[in-house]
Amino acid sequence: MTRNLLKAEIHCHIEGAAPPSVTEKQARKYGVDTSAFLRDGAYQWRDFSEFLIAYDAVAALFRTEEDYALLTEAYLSELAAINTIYSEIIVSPDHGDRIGLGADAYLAGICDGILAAKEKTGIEARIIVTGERHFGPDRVISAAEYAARAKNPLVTGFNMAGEERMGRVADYARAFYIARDAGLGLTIHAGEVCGPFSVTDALDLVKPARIGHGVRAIEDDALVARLAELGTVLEVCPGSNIALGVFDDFDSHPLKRLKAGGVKVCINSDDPPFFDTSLAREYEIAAEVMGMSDAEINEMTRTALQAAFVDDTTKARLLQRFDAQT
Ligand SMILES: Nc1ncnc2[nH]cnc12
Ligand SMILES: [Zn+2]
Repeated sequence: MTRNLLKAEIHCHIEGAAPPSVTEKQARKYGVDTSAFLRDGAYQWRDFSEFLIAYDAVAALFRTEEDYALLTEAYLSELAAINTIYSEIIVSPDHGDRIGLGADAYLAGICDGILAAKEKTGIEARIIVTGERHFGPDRVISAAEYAARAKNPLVTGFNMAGEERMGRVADYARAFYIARDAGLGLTIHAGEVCGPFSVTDALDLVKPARIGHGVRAIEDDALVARLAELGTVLEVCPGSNIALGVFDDFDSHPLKRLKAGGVKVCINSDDPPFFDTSLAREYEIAAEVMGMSDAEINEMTRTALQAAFVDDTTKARLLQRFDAQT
């Protein structure tokens, strides 16, 4: 039973956290037919490509600063209610531009949601700006430039999500150099849909502190050893991996094997309602399905806090609070 454990999450896409009921409400508000991607209260997709299409369709229904403020506040409040003390949400200002809201208003709405949730629940949260790989290197570089010049104290990291099979990391590397120069923490989706080469590319070219997923590194023992040696943190999202067919079931999921191999891992929900999950469920799966002890789960939460893209004072405060209760 993980209900009472303190929790942290460092990998969740904000639009991917939109509950179907909220998306339906947004669709009614804007007069949009959702039948292609939302039926019977559930998001509809059959594979990774269709998932990305459904994701973008859902995202297109959040159109105002207030839409984003409410979505963010609701998600963070849900996390706080299950004893989550820290959250990083992945956002795409480029998406704000695409829907005509504008990147600044998009980000302002998300910041409002973070501040409102913090005031009501005490949850600490930060923002990771992401580039979407399937929109090409120029857009990813623009996202990094935007994150760098935003100088927003809540924006503390840079990521690249989207279609991992498009291009190679080298095509996008410049975006990460821009983000690193601006003092942002780096993480990148790799080793989710593509195999170990994708993780190797990320380590060689981006040198990120963290990798989103990275789970297919398990196919290469030397790469597992390299991740352990470097101390690179894998933001593992087991429910997402099973839903997307990266692994057949939780028994064959490599979370425990990566951890046993010395790799730093933590658990996350990615896009919870798309994958019929939640952060609470991911913790329960670790305990009840994968058989991990409270001590092992707490170790992963501590890893997430230690790897957080947050200032030293806040991190020390979070760790102190966490250690006092474990
Ligand atoms: N799991 C995932 N992989 C890549 N891009 C994403 N965008 C939202 N969720 C994603
Ligand atoms: Zn993700």
